[in-house]
Amino acid sequence: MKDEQGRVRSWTLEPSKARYTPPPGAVDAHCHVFGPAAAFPFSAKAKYQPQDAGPEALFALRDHLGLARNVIVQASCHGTDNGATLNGIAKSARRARGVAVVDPAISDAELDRLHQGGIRGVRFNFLKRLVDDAPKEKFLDVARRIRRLGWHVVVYFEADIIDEMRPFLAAIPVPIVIDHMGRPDVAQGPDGPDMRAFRSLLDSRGDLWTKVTCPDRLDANGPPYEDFVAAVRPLVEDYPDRVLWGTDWPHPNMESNIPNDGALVDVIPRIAPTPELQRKLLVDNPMRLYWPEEC
Ligand SMILES: O=C(O)/C=C(\CC(=O)C(=O)O)C(=O)O
Repeated sequence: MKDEQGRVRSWTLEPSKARYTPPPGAVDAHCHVFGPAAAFPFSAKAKYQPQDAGPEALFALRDHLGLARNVIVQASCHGTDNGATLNGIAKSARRARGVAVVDPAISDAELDRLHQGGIRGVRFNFLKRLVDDAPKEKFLDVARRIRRLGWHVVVYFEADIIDEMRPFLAAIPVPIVIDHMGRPDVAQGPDGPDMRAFRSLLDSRGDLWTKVTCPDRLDANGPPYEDFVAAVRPLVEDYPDRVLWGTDWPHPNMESNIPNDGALVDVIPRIAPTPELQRKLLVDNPMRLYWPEEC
């Protein structure tokens, strides 16, 4: 959905109410804000130009879906200027924290400023359609430098480069969160090659977590996302303490296949079928990573 300036809307303005009620304190651990661009312009290197999706809209969605908190992940369209993400956190009344994208040359003083602003991790994005380069040695240096802050790294890559990623991931000295399970082909099922490869990554270190997110991106058949549920539910059952969930709102680059956020919430009890699994996925796990002082 493009406006007259060619800026794209990739989210629905009328998400349904979910049938599923999340437990009190549930965290949307993967979402973004776009702008508002008048205050927080997009990067000159941005690969997409979205319409504004600011914190007010994010928090209205949070309340509509029965969620309590957000983890705002810096989107590539804002480059390494984390102003929009920090603005979202600042407006959240302590109900949001964030993950930044940083220039590897960032100073320690600037990292401290991000920590004060509620940032608790750094994202390394390896998707060629989103970023021009992903310098592994420089990323490793950043990972070493954020250790003193108690942060983790969030890594985004697709299933075809998982083997290339293994030595890099093994060298990271802080906890790791993999976005969207490294984007497996869920049509292969829970025991297909992509899920097997991803499980071997989870088994390679106990502090590697993942987000069981984005049925809309991963399941070509769309709602009710049967393939996604079949492939992901065993992962949630086998790694219950290392999984996170999020909406991925405002669904960057999904303009031709905009998901209904209420339907995404209704996937939760199908991948986490017991109240205990749901509490870990939505509350205990994200709180340990993002609000450890409250645990
Ligand atoms: O955020 C996501 O889940 C996915 C994205 C966008 C993104 O990561 C970014 O812009 O930084 C994608 O696959 O286009």
